[in-house]
Amino acid sequence: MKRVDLTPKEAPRRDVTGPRVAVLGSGSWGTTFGKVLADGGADVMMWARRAEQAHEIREGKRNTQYLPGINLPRGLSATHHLAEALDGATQVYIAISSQALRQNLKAVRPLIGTSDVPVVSLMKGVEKKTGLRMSQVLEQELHCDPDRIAVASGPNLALEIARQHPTAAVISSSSQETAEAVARLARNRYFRTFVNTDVIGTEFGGVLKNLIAVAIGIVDGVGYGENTKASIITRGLVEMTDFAVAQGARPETLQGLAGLGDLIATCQSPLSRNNTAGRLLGQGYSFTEVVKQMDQTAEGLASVAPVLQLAKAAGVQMPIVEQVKMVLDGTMNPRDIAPHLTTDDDEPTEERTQNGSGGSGSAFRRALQRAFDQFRHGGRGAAGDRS
Ligand SMILES: NC(=O)c1ccc[n+]([C@@H]2O[C@H](COP(=O)([O-])OP(=O)(O)OC[C@H]3O[C@@H](n4cnc5c(N)ncnc54)[C@H](O)[C@@H]3O)[C@@H](O)[C@H]2O)c1
Ligand SMILES: O=P(O)(O)OC[C@H](O)CO
Repeated sequence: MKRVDLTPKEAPRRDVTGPRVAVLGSGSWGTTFGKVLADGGADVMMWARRAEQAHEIREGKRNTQYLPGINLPRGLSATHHLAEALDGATQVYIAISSQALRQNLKAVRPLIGTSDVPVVSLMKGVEKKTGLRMSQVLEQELHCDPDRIAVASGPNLALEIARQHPTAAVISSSSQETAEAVARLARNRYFRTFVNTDVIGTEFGGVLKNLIAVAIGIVDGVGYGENTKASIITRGLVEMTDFAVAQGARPETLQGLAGLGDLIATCQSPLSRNNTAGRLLGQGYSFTEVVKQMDQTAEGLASVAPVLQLAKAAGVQMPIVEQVKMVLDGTMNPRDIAPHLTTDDDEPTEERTQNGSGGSGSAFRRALQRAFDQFRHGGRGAAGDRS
């Protein structure tokens, strides 16, 4: 990437010899991921929106607002100048709230131009006004080949990773080469990355588990116990799989780290912001009050409506996510949340645990149709993801 002259410059870090990478966004996940990369040997330059935050990371090796008690490595520095962050970067990672991505990319685009460096989304939301996944927003705004884009996902609660608890994640790109190049840098002794080429499944896994985690939080807030939560997690995974497969994902991706793995972590942990937001709703706070109380990003709150719109268009039923929306809208008492919507005249229904096994399997039929279409079009799906 083109080098730019900027002042003031920080002193060269002579002891860091690894490849230069940029991480845009210095919240809890951006900073943690920067630490992961630096601990793996990379020379990391973070971009922070606020000058004082960049200063604290650069000079104090701390980010007290987002990662209290965590010492950041020497190989990680920060600036609040976007051009300086991107200067010389061989890979670019982005971790800002999903609804702010598009507007920020407008400033990024002229700085990275036509370079072919991989751009990696660390985000787990969909854009509210378009329903697009973050990799799709990247593709649109950076006008770049999807093979250059990767996404990272998995059971990745930032604070645990910042504390160096052993963790696994998936790096996904339509290009195996890009996924591997990113996975090689984004790993260290406590953070292990696997790769796949199912971008749709990997991204939607991260988006959808947030919605189920809000439901679990509601259950916790109301005071229901483990049976309710286990029922919602299990049925939630079926909903996630139905939805993702209907959008073009491979069902097995939802059984992996980016699906089931992340669902377990997010639903179990009080560290999860989505879980926390749900708990407040379950305790009787309104949506507006919850938003006021949250000082970090809970992506699930903004993703509910666009996900339900996509589900409706694809003919997929998502009863748990529907109930989350009703609680958010204030049209359902949190105490009425249940593993599925029931009515008095409901007939007993077969338990369908795998996408396409049992039931009418409309999502499965669409997946087969897509596989057939991909075969006819030489292995590439309509959205450009290779399976
Ligand atoms: N924290 C985690 O454990 C975790 C783990 C995996 C993925 N993620 C995902 O990473 C993304 C970022 O989450 P986070 O945890 O870092 O959130 P956070 O709330 O800790 O930080 C959000 C970051 O986005 C920036 N931001 C917000 N609005 C902005 C705007 N308009 N312009 C520029 N920057 C803006 C903030 O300054 C901050 O740096 C989310 O999509 C989240 O789902 C988070
Ligand atoms: O804190 P949450 O709810 O955004 O979840 C964080 C991560 O996505 C967990 O993998």
